[in-house]
Amino acid sequence: MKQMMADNALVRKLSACETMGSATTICTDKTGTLTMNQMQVSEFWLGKELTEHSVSMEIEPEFSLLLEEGIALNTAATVNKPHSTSTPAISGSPTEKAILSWAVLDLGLNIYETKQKCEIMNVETFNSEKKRSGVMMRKSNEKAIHTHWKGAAEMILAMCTTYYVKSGELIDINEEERMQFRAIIHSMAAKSLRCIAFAHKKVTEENRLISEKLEETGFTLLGLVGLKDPCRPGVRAAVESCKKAKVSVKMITGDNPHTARAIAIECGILNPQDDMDNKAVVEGVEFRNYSPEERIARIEDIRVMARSSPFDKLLMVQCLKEKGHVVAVTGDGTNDAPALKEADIGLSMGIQGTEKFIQFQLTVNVAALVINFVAAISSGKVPLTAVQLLWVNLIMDTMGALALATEQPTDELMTKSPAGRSEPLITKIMWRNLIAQALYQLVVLLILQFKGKSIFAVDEKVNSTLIFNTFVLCQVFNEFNARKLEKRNIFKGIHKNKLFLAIIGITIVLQVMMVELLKRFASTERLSWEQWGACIGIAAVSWPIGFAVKCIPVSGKEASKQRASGT
Ligand SMILES: Nc1ncnc2c1ncn2[C@@H]1O[C@H](COP(=O)(O)OP(=O)(O)OP(=O)(O)O)[C@@H](O)[C@H]1O
Ligand SMILES: [Ca+2]
Repeated sequence: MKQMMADNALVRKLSACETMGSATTICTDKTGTLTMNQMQVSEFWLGKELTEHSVSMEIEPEFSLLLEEGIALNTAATVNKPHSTSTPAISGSPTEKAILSWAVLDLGLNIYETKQKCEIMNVETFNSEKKRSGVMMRKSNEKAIHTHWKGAAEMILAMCTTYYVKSGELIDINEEERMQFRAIIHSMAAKSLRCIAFAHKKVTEENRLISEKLEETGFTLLGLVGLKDPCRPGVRAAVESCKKAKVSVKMITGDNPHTARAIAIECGILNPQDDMDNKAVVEGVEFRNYSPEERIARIEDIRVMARSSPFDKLLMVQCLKEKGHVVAVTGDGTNDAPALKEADIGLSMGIQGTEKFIQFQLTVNVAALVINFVAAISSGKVPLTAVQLLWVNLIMDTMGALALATEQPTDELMTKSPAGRSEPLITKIMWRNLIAQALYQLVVLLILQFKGKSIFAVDEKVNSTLIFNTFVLCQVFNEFNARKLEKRNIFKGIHKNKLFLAIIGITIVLQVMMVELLKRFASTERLSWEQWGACIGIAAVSWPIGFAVKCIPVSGKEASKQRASGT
């Protein structure tokens, strides 16, 4: 659990952990999952001209002011600069943070001053549907109304009819120029940059739209920025191991198709020769407008969906599920929320723990139940009292779960194919291990129950304690067995799992206390050194049994196909 928390994994439904090992498709978003989410402005275009840094000097002052207003007012991020000398602390979404810090540091923008001169009349906050944010405002010294938009470059471009050049000249965008701007956006995107455009429009009070809504046509393009967000190190390898495990990885992103493709190539989701007219890359709108049959037919080939809305992501997941895939979705939880909810698995984390826990649990419970049942019908007395059973359940449930679930995932995990939806919860391997251990414990307990008094020459009460103690110690030893479902070396990597060792230690200490100190409460008798030795000896036999039983092959070499488990 600690590990899960450290990984920031939120488990909404525990069954999701179980399903995780059986995922056949992973739909991942781009920003923050595949990339570092540390964006930085790396290109700035004024008109059709790529500008150098320290550009602010050369821009015509009035145009420069518009740019500053567009950036300063139209953002949800904030700049905190307590002292004029300190470097500003900027908070907000990574995209906005990048734009603001670039504006403050490179353009020399003074956010606070700029904001003070304007009165904001209306805002449209950024959402993933429209992929833009806008603001409508009035300056304190004039009557005109200004509207600023910033957002996905090609979408903002479509709203523009003119553009500014550095000298402050206003130029009409004709068809040819529009193509050139598209080419600029394309070239930035091909370098895996996220492209954001800024646009502005000024209307006089009389000409303004009657409604309070922000204008959407006839804008002037102020500039384009390209934001670099490097891939996380290790993503390529992770995608590779998913491929090896026959889990297909799809990227669903809100970003531009060219940016998406470039990042997908960097991560190994796409091959460099997969180009735009390949079936591997689609845009959200395209996918949305397919007929259901078409969607089903094409979904396997699609590896990147770009410019997708939250609804497109959802549609993708539904479609995959319809085809029988077990779908895992990773996302930042806001625009991905509908898809996350629909997915079989909402958020990924280390695949481990549950099965071993199930096997362990069943062994304990089967043995405990049967011994009590058999004893009750044969002699009318139950060897394990209610308190003892409760204790067994307590340590086994909570501590066993904790200890086993915190095992590190093994690398071999990823070499296995996913199990899919139909694979049973308890695999043949688990049955094999489980039956062997439960049988052994049963035989021992039954012998103790019926012959214990004569073997050890003790009375009824001491014999019950022996049974209880042996039973608990069997579980302690078996907890080691359950660490590995297939591997014979159950101690591998054990020194790294401090929590496991600590829990084993605590269990043993508590058990000693139960037997030696809490005799009234637990209805136990104190045991001699020899009796303790006998209990431990009997319990320790579950190790060689565990070892031996793993040599029994499970039918049809299905073992390699077993669901992902920490073998
Ligand atoms: N704060 C913002 N203001 C204006 N436009 C933005 C802002 N943030 C992102 N955009 C634009 O919207 C697009 C991203 O939209 P969306 O939020 O749907 O995707 P995302 O979740 O960021 O993408 P991913 O799937 O990669 O995580 C970007 O490509 C960019 O053009
Ligand atoms: Ca996202």
